[in-house]
Amino acid sequence: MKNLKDKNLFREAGLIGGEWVAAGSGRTVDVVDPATQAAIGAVPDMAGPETRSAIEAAAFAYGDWKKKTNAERAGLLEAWHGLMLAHLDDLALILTTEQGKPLDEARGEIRYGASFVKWFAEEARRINGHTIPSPTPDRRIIVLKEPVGVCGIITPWNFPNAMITRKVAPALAAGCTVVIKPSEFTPFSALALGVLAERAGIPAGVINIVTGMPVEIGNEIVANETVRKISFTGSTRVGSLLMRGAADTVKRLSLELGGNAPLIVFDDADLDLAVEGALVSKFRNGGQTCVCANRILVQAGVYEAFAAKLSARVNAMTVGPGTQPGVAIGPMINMAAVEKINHHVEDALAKGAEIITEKPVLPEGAQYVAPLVLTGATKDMQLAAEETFGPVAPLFQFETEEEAITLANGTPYGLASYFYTENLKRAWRVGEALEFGMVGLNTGSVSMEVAPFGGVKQSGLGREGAQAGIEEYLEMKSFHMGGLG
Ligand SMILES: NC(=O)c1ccc[n+]([C@@H]2O[C@H](COP(=O)([O-])OP(=O)(O)OC[C@H]3O[C@@H](n4cnc5c(N)ncnc54)[C@H](O)[C@@H]3O)[C@@H](O)[C@H]2O)c1
Ligand SMILES: O=C[C@H](O)CS(=O)(=O)O
Repeated sequence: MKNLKDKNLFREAGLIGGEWVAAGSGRTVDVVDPATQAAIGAVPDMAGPETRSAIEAAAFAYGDWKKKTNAERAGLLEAWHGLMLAHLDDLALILTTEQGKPLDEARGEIRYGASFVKWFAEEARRINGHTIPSPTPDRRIIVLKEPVGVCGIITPWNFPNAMITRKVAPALAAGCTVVIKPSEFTPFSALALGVLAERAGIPAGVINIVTGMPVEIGNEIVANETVRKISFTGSTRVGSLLMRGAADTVKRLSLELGGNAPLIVFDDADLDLAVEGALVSKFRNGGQTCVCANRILVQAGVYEAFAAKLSARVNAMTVGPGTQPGVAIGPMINMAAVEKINHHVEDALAKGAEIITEKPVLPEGAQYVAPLVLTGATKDMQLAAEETFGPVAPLFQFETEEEAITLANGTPYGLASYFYTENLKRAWRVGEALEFGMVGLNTGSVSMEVAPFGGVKQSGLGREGAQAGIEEYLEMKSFHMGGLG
């Protein structure tokens, strides 16, 4: 990859037991720049045998890693964190080249990703067990916290750095070792993290990275008895497939799945703040985030004013390659994404919605999509039921608070939700009525390392980040000492 200050960060090999390796079959998978559709490199197309080797390497490394003191593990994570920040520009460039998001956003993702490593380095020092008062005088009971073991980490393309660190940092802090399967669309960000982990002194086999097409790698991670936990971020379809598969060996699971976030704007909202929140929530990463506002519900009294303010801001957005300064919306990840977005828009238009934004000049390249505001959205449209995962902002109109809550909760998903009001009583009523793992009041952003991140209903199981995030990688052991009378 051209223009990297440190060219060694770009690796076209998997990482197993401290060795950078090709696939046994010699097969590779091309990785494409979504801005140009040109290949930027290729990674090994690994399968079952390489995944088994990676699991064995992780199991071997686990023996020593779990015995390190928590402070030693914390120190190694701190060193990894420092290297991520020292190589921020290169990591961001790799990320933008394979994923497409604007370079400024990619830099933000590297900082965000690194924040989990710092946070869990700190949490490693606070893995405290506890004591239980004994029911009899001759016994003492303590509860020990122990690592789960070898973890399979499966991550998506939309945040190729942070979705890995949000899992790997707590896993390593807890004393687990990992086998990472990054998205086949964005493996280079994961491999660069592997290079920096090596440089930080994290021992061979603690982090293994298996690249390639998902099914055979996934099947091995799911079936292999040595893997004691799977942490997955991605679609609900694949998440439920993994959940079914993991049942056979009764693995622990963390699932961060799809969302269908509502963003509700009440008549009593600060409209400028609501527009800012909608822009952040809807258009970050070109609308390709699991927490992005998929349905913007606006109360009748401010509907026209909100639509006008939002569309003025959207009209000012520039679409282009993520490496071009000033670009707000980069290319979509692939043609399937573009087709889904177009299909949602066509379906909405056929059912009575209207585009109120201007048609922007799109650069050459098949994967660019115009950011849009649609008025007249209704719940029978496909974009109301499924994640559009693109820069399309559909505005639904409602009359009453009850109607807004019913609309907002009318989805099998329950990841993020947002609402705007200046009324304190309404703030509590609505905040408590929303059936989502995360609620933002007067903010369009809920993602940060200090707060629990995760969903309810079909948006998943477990929480990442915060103090809760490390518990996902720990088992409790009740240790009873008898005969003390
Ligand atoms: N809740 C969250 O925190 C969160 C965060 C980011 C993305 N997401 C969701 O992820 C989706 C977008 O990401 P995606 O398109 O990469 O999702 P995806 O489910 O297609 O893929 C996610 C990962 O699973 C792998 N995979 C696919 N089939 C597999 C199989 N049979 N066995 C094992 N692994 C398999 C993929 O290669 C990839 O690494 C959206 O639905 C989005 O909402 C959720
Ligand atoms: O795509 C959803 C992610 O979890 C991204 S973020 O954590 O909100 O940045």
